[in-house]
Amino acid sequence: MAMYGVDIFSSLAKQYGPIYRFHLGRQPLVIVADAELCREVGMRFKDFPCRSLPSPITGSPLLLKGLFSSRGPTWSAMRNAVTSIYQPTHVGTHLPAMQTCIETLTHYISTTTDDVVHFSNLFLRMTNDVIGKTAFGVDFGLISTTNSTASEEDDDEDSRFIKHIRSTTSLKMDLTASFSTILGLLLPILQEPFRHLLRRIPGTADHQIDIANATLKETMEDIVARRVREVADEDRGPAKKDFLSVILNVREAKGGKFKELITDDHVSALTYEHLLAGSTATSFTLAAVLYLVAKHPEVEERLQREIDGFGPIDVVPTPIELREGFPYLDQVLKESMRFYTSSPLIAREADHDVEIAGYKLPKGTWVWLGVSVLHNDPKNFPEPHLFRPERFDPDGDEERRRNPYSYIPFGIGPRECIGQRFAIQEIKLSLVHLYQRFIFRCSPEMEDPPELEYGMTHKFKHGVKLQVVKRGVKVA
Ligand code: HEM
Repeated sequence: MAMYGVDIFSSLAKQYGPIYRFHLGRQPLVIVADAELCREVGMRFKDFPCRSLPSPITGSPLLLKGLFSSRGPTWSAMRNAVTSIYQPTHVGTHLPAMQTCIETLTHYISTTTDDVVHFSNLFLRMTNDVIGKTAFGVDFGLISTTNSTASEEDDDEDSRFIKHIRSTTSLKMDLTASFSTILGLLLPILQEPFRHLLRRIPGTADHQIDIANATLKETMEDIVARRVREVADEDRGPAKKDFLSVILNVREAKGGKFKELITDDHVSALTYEHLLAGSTATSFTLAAVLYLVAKHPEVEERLQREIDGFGPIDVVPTPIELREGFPYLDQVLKESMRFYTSSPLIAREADHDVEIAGYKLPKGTWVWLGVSVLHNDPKNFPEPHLFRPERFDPDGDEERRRNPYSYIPFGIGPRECIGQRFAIQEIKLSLVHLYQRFIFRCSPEMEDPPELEYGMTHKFKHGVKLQVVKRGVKVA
């Protein structure tokens, strides 16, 4: 797999062992590449280093990270409130909205005249639509307005929205990133003055991000304003329980204690960041599964047998059936997230002086967990370069022998992903629906293996482009 950021960490890990310390400018940084050490850091550290990533809405560090941070007075209230809406019982209530979006996507695939379907693009639209409906009560309609698989180049409102998501997640850790972002990593004090200067200079990444931010800020502000009005109206009726309502309720709760801390700008920024968190990794994972299964006929055959055995194609699985009724699909999904890990690096920051593996880390040290290094460690995943879903068979030796902390696609500890149940439900629902109706083949346009690009998360540099073959309608 071509993973340049991760390759560097893998070779550092090989050379220096499971813990490697150095300085990035004046910033102490430690890279950890061992399951037990990752568990220790993940469980003990609550903070993220977030200085270098400006929020598109406020220009300040990403707020989701900041607001959930143990240093902010709102941490427990905010994260606990948001976590409550992603519990299994509540996640199940989102299934109909997810189903509507996957049906719209299926309609598009069935009727398109294009020979090749750009699935990375389509899934990004679909996952944004799902978050819009379930977290903000808004229908972005990104899937229903898709008119071409090549729409990346279109400049309509919708694709600008999608382009923004793409450009934000492409804040690269190389020299093509916005200069002020790179500077923020090395000399945080100079970041803001430079950003102010660069955003006025056409052609710079800072300038382009600035233009896109203006449109996006407006969209997010509209969503928040509408929801604020609806939440006020709900005083007279049953309260909605979606992400935005929960945030607004925390702000209003307890005699308005949080009102000054959580400004409208903060809410808009949180809204946008939630959109990013909920859409990019999910769409990347969906595209990864389609590609990997298309490349492995024996996996495709077994998966289709399991899905066909579920029943007639017009019966939508319930949340419980999705959780318990597709054991092989579970294995395929886990192996796909190991093979193509969406977040190959998880970042933490020491909020006090700590000792890890005998090393004293001063307060403020950044600690990066090398997740992809763990996921490719032959000790826990023999022949890691092979796509082999059976390695996750709960009755298999490999699964039983494995260190449980060697596989952490959703992170670990008090800051692990809050949306993992939601994501797994959405992904499994989509895959059952798609494999009931289609098989997928790699198009000649697609490189093999696909090139990965590492920004805030992994993405397929040129997208996953597949040919779609309709299956005969089966009567079970
Ligand atoms: C396959 C899909 C997904 C993957 C692989 C994924 C992965 C991750 C990872 C690795 C983290 C960082 C965890 C850590 O630092 O330990 C994270 C954080 C987060 N994820 Fe996800 N995620 C996915 C889907 C979602 C969805 C659908 C949502 C929302 C509906 C979501 C919301 C969040 C939020 C809000 C955070 C920040 C938590 C915090 O700062 O405390 N994610 N995710």
